[in-house]
Amino acid sequence: YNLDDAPSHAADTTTSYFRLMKYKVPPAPPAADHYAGIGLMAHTDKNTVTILGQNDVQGLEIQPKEDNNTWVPVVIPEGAFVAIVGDALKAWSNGRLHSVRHRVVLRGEKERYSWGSFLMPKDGSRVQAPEEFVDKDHPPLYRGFTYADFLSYFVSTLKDDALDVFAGLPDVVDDRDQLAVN
Ligand SMILES: O=C(O)CCC(=O)C(=O)O
Ligand SMILES: [Fe+2]
Repeated sequence: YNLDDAPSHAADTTTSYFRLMKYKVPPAPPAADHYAGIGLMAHTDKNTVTILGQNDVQGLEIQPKEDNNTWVPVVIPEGAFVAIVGDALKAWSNGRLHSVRHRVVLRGEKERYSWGSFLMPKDGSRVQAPEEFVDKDHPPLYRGFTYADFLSYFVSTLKDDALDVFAGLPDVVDDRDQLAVN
């Protein structure tokens, strides 16, 4: 995208935290109740990028764009990691990068451990698509916002579509309404 100074800008404005997660084995018999195997409910990450690794127990699933009935397992090879785009990066890229909905489902007999490095904009940084990402084929989707404000909005509402409601420009909000009606 010809954003020469983007990497150094990102380094100046990004912070991260690291989290280790433990998922218990679902009660036996596995998946007796519909939710028994859900380790982590469906969500999009709110930050910019999440880098995930795990032990040898799979469980991550993603939802194809615009298909909220299908879940596709993500098989992470041993020693590999997965990068997940979050809502802040989706907004910054003017929707060119998609923040995929994902969840964790446990099916086996073994505990799952995962670790994640959660990259996010530093306190007070603004999330605003650079003009290189906006043109007549890519009209602006989100207003600029302060990441901390978006996060507070999300934490106070826990809305699944927090980004669209909080920062979506009218076209995005109209599309959302239409989807809800259809
Ligand atoms: O444990 C995983 O694989 C996913 C964790 C996750 O999606 C999250 O913490 O946001
Ligand atoms: Fe996540």
